[in-house]
Amino acid sequence: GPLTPRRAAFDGSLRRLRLLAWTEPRRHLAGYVRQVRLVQELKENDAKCRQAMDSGLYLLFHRLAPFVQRHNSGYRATWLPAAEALRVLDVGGQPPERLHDAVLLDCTPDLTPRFALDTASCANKGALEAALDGSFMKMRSAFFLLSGKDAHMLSKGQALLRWHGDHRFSGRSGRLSLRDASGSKRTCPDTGHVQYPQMAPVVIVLVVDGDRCLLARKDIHPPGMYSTIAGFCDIGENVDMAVRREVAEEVGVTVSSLNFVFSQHWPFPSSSMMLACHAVAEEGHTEQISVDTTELEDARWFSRDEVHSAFSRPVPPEALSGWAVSSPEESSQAAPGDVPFWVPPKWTVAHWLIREWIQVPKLGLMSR
Ligand SMILES: NC(=O)C1=CN([C@@H]2O[C@H](COP(=O)(O)OP(=O)(O)OC[C@H]3O[C@@H](n4cnc5c(N)ncnc54)[C@H](OP(=O)(O)O)[C@@H]3O)[C@@H](O)[C@H]2O)C=CC1
Ligand SMILES: [Mg+2]
Repeated sequence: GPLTPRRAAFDGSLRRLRLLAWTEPRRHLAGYVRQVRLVQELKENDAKCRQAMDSGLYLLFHRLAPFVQRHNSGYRATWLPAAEALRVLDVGGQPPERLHDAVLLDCTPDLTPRFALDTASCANKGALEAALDGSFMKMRSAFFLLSGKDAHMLSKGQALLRWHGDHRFSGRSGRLSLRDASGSKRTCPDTGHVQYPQMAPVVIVLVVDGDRCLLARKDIHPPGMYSTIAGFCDIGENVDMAVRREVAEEVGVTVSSLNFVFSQHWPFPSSSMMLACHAVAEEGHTEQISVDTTELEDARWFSRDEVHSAFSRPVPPEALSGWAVSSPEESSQAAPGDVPFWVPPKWTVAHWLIREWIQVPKLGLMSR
């Protein structure tokens, strides 16, 4: 039968989002309105946007790898003033006009516009790193080593820079399209057709059955890590339909009750909007999991106690580097049973879906 959407937990969702630090802390409304209106103006006014670039702050990338610096025991993303970004371009042998290749990200509470700039045109990456006293790190590694707020802005910057790199030509005429100053759209010079940066909607779902939940792993995951079921929405689907289809496709289970929990922008593989839900397995459909082995290596039910103890164990050290792999060949070859079960790291929406279920026992009792 059709799914019964449950009350969306908006208040809870905002609270969790703040915990996740994906969003800036809530500010005085008037200040926030000024901020978003300025960004809107810079998107619409090319001359004003270029002018803003001369006094803005910059996140640098090199071939989509974000620039990071060591900070305490970890790393942090660094916002460079425009003068410093110009110096880097100079070190890389590039003219100052290259600064205008940047894309607009947002503006700070004191109304300083912030941008992301890819220095790919500078061939000598090493010279840039030496001049800046830091390094350009693979996004997958950076994403798990930085603070949540930094990770979100890097994710946004990379997504926007990647989109421009992947959409240089008009789909209508095949001609090179022209970007606006802020990088918020591209226009075909022949047809006037406008393209905007896109995100792919992805559903991600923790399926529960009373006191146990269904988790799965892929062969590219680091050993021992089990995560929630996820999949791209098909065109024309709503969230309920996509959740129901993905769970049926990947593990052969049908779900009958759905609760949207929160969302997250996710930079891999390009730019996804993760729509995170809890769902309840339909009665009589919980015993035989039939795993789609083209997509998953394994899937199984975990008791609340098992999941609880996974949260209290430290993440295995190989785990974070494990997330940095890009192909099954690169990943560790350890058998799934060799490493104790653990859950995805805290910057993932999967982590928060599982944590939420552990912390809110009544979720396991949602009506079928
Ligand atoms: N933040 C988090 O906590 C988590 C995030 N995720 C993310 O969720 C996303 C989806 O999960 P995944 O299981 O891989 O998805 P799916 O179950 O939909 O399967 C992946 C397949 O979908 C196809 N595909 C790739 N891109 C698109 C697209 N834009 N639109 C439609 N189909 C596409 C590809 O097939 P083909 O190659 O045959 O074309 C790909 O192999 C991944 O990007 C993953 O990184 C997943 C788990 C946790
Ligand atoms: Mg999937």
